[in-house]
Amino acid sequence: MTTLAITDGQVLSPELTVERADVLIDQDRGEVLEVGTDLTADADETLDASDSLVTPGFVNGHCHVAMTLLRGNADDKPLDAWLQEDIWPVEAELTAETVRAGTELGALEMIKGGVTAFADMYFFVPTIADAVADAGLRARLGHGFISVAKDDEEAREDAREGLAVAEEVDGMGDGRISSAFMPHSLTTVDGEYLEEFVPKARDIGVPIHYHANETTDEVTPIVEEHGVRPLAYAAEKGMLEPEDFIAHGVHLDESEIGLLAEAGTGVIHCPASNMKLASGMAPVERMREAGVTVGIGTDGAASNNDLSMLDEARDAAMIGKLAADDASAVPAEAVVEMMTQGSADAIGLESGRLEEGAPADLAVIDLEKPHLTPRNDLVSHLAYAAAAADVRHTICDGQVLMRDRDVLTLDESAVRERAVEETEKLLARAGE
Ligand SMILES: CSC[C@H]1O[C@@H](n2cnc3c(O)ncnc32)[C@H](O)[C@@H]1O
Ligand SMILES: [Zn+2]
Repeated sequence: MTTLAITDGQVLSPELTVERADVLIDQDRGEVLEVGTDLTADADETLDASDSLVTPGFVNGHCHVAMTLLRGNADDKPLDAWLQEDIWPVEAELTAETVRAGTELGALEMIKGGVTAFADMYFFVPTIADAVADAGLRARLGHGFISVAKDDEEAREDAREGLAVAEEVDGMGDGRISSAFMPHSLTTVDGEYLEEFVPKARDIGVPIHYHANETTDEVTPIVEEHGVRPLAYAAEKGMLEPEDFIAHGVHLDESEIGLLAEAGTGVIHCPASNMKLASGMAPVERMREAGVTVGIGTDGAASNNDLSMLDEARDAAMIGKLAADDASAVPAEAVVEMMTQGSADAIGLESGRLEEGAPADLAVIDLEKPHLTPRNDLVSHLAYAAAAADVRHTICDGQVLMRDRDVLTLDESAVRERAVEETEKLLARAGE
């Protein structure tokens, strides 16, 4: 057994209290052995966390990681126009090389921001899985499939790819990679394909993840065509199980919040994307009051425009208060819970808690910063004041991915260079 002690930090417990402690991890098993005092004597190696806050690694519950290459390419439009006029024409020109470059760039950004796990829906998923495995992150990955604007055979082929990919990547990266079946949304995949392929996903034992109730344009057609709210429709199609999780959940009525709570289906709240695309304000306080598992995600970097979970936490608190018209809604404790345990629970990972037996997924945040001074309340600082650039070390599955801001699993300048080259090639292919 090889052990690492993260020493002298202020450690955030699952109950969101903070105490001075060391964290001893088993690097071979990727597990936390103990949180306590004076654990350095038992360790093969140490990592300094003095003047730092040691937290569970952040869990980005919904992302399209390779979209980092499209950051700043198309801004300031609502969802439908943004996808149809700008994003989808460029995505039609993606190759495995483009997606690898975008994934490495996104992985680099997430490691630098203390993210240790994420859920991702995109194309060329085996390539994403390879890149994630090499970067050392944990992820739940799936192929986003769409049936609209395709003939029946093309749609079926896309759905079959979704299933095949879910089987192929599951367990990669020494078990850090898991998968899901990912229909893009309830309006971009026709009901007949959901009816046929969701049971097949159950047969292979993977959860279902999809965009739902993101804009009113995704609600109205379902109500008009099927006479029920989108999540009642999703339940009819067998897509509201405890292991499933939806992205967004902005336009939910009370009956749908009740369905989510009853089913145990998680919701990944994406506040920055919802604000940027003017999609609306998710009822986060109401969902939490009803007992819905709520996590936080960045969505893709083209609608955010970064992959910082610390930015996202602050956004979630701010918009949560506005949505509830109540300054006490979505307090600091709630967002810290959502960006760690909430996201992990929603996407079906054991991460998100720093305690004995938990996966050794950690972020260490440097507190010696003007904007984190004085240290009145470290949970408040995490929710409202800390930034990605404050993260000192990132550890996933017991492996140190970043030490003193030096990312060890990726060559930062090479990744940035390849991202620029691949973006130029992509945009040229797309005629931009
Ligand atoms: C079919 S793979 C995933 C697909 O989703 C697109 N996408 C990015 N952001 C959003 C969003 O906020 N709502 C819906 N779809 C989104 C992405 O560009 C891919 O095409
Ligand atoms: Zn999305």
